[in-house]
Amino acid sequence: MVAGAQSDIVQVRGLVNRFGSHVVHDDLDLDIRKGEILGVVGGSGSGKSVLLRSIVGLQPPAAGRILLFGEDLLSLSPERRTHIERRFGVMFQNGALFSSLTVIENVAVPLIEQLRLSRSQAEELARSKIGLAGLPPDAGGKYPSELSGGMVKRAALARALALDPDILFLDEPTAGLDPIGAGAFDRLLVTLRDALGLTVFLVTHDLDTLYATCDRVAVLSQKRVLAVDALERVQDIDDPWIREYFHGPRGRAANRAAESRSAK
Ligand SMILES: Nc1ncnc2c1ncn2[C@@H]1O[C@H](COP(=O)(O)OP(=O)(O)OP(=O)(O)O)[C@@H](O)[C@H]1O
Repeated sequence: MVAGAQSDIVQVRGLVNRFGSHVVHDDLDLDIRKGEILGVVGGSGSGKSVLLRSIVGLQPPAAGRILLFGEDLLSLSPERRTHIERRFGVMFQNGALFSSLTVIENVAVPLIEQLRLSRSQAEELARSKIGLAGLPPDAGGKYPSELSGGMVKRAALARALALDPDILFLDEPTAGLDPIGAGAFDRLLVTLRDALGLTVFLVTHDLDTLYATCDRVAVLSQKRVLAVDALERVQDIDDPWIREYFHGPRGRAANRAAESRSAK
């Protein structure tokens, strides 16, 4: 039996991931609470994306157990697994949109494949998701190559929202965006969480995003979760990586920006 609170949507226990002799995670534990935005940070190569991939069932672990909505994806029948997969949306680092499909067609894919909607029904629903993700209606008819970086992120978000998920997994959603675009994305994320009651697992390097959006932050270091807590407590932990990340010049600037936002 895996211990964890009722409100935990995801429970990771004793996770081990390795590639050949390279151990990425060793006995890693983590819970994701219902309704929270959980930021996941850590040095390059610390295993943030591999953790995301493990939780959504794309990376079978060498050992350990992962429960999503109380169920272990890897031990489910294909039908039950599909049922659980419909309850989460994933946005990968590069957006992973189909380049030969328009934005509407991209967002409609999961609706046609998973819900067996007709093309016209799926495209109608896709239009509402595109609006939800903050894209103008005319963006729906465009191909990914015709969009700005920020619009590609929003299109990928619209697709991740297509099936009305309970939890969103986002891998560096603001990477490559200018600060204004990144700030707008952060605000959109908080609005969506508040409006839709989403839970969000957010891998990021972006300190401004952490300060603007996250309820808790998990720090990946030394192959496990070194700390998971509210940002103000995590940043005070006495650890070399945490010191450098949160209290280096960029960390101090992001902290000052967050303080001036909350003072307004
Ligand atoms: N399919 C794979 N085969 C072999 N090694 C892999 C594979 N996927 C990831 N790794 C290795 O696992 C480690 C963790 O990778 P991961 O992408 O999770 O890091 P990360 O913390 O997300 O890094 P970054 O912040 O740079 O994106 C890295 O050393 C990476 O090279």
